[in-house]
Amino acid sequence: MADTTGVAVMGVSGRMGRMLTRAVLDDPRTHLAGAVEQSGHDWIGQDLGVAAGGAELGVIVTDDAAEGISAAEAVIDFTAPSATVALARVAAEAGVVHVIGTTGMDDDDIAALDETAGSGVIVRAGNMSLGVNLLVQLTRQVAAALDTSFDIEIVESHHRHKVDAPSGTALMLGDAAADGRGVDLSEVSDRGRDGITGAREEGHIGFAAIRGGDTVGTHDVIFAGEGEQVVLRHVATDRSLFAKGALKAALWGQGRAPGHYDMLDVLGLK
Ligand SMILES: NC(=O)C1=CN([C@@H]2O[C@H](COP(=O)(O)OP(=O)(O)OC[C@H]3O[C@@H](n4cnc5c(N)ncnc54)[C@H](OP(=O)(O)O)[C@@H]3O)[C@@H](O)[C@H]2O)C=CC1
Ligand SMILES: O=C(O)C1=N[C@H](C(=O)O)C[C@H](O)C1
Repeated sequence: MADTTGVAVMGVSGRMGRMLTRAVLDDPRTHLAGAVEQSGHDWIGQDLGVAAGGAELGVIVTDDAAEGISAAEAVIDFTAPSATVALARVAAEAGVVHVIGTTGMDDDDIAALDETAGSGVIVRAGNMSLGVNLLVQLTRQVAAALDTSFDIEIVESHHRHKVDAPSGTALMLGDAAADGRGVDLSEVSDRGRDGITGAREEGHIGFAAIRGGDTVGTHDVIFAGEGEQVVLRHVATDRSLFAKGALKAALWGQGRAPGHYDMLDVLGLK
């Protein structure tokens, strides 16, 4: 046990929380060192394995984040923005690597994480998969190569339960496209078109979100020109992909200097 890295899971009953628990248990380099859920959840105080309908795991679910990560070297957190910002401070104080998959964060949330990263190790990405992070780099390259006669549109599809739009991945791709063009996304972003919008403005980057069924996550970056289109696409077919990426980040973060890292750092794609 002592030779493996202790990983705690935040939001342990969630779609990703369950995937993460499985990934930690299945990986010979890690062991499950804590399980956290939000106050009032009926799993609190129960053994995680039993609460999830299986065999005992010897880890009790707690709503006290400091207690839940006290035996861990990393905590993986796919929850909600306010929970993630609060956990960042607790993890930095405890010297625990904080891997963040949570999306839907606003500028204030990111600024709070940047501040915390002065004293703790944070690895954060709106998508933990190798394929999407490669797509980010390809998007930057294509955007730099094509001029603004090619309209950039980002279309994402997710399951019916997703609460934020555009997805974290779509925003990563939008940032990369803007970066490739040497502009700031916030100045060229078109979100939520509805009604008489007027014609599309040259140089803008558009976003569209589809929600339905059990779609894991599909992202298209469309470069639409006159008479031709370039389309870059990533399709996620299994959510365990994100859990494996997060585990890679948790291991990569061990012994790193304090800072706010992303999956491009982890995957060596920068
Ligand atoms: N970066 C990536 O690669 C990926 C990111 N995501 C992102 O991860 C997040 C979670 O997604 P998903 O698992 O589908 O969502 P779920 O709603 O299934 O899970 C979220 C979990 O977090 C719990 N939670 C909420 N607040 C707190 C808190 N204060 N303390 C502890 N636990 C809390 C929820 O509890 P309760 O049920 O009681 O509300 C729930 O169990 C989303 O932001 C999603 O976009 C998802 C997949 C991949
Ligand atoms: O909520 C999800 O499910 C996903 N969220 C992430 C996002 O917002 O991009 C990553 C992935 O697409 C699945």
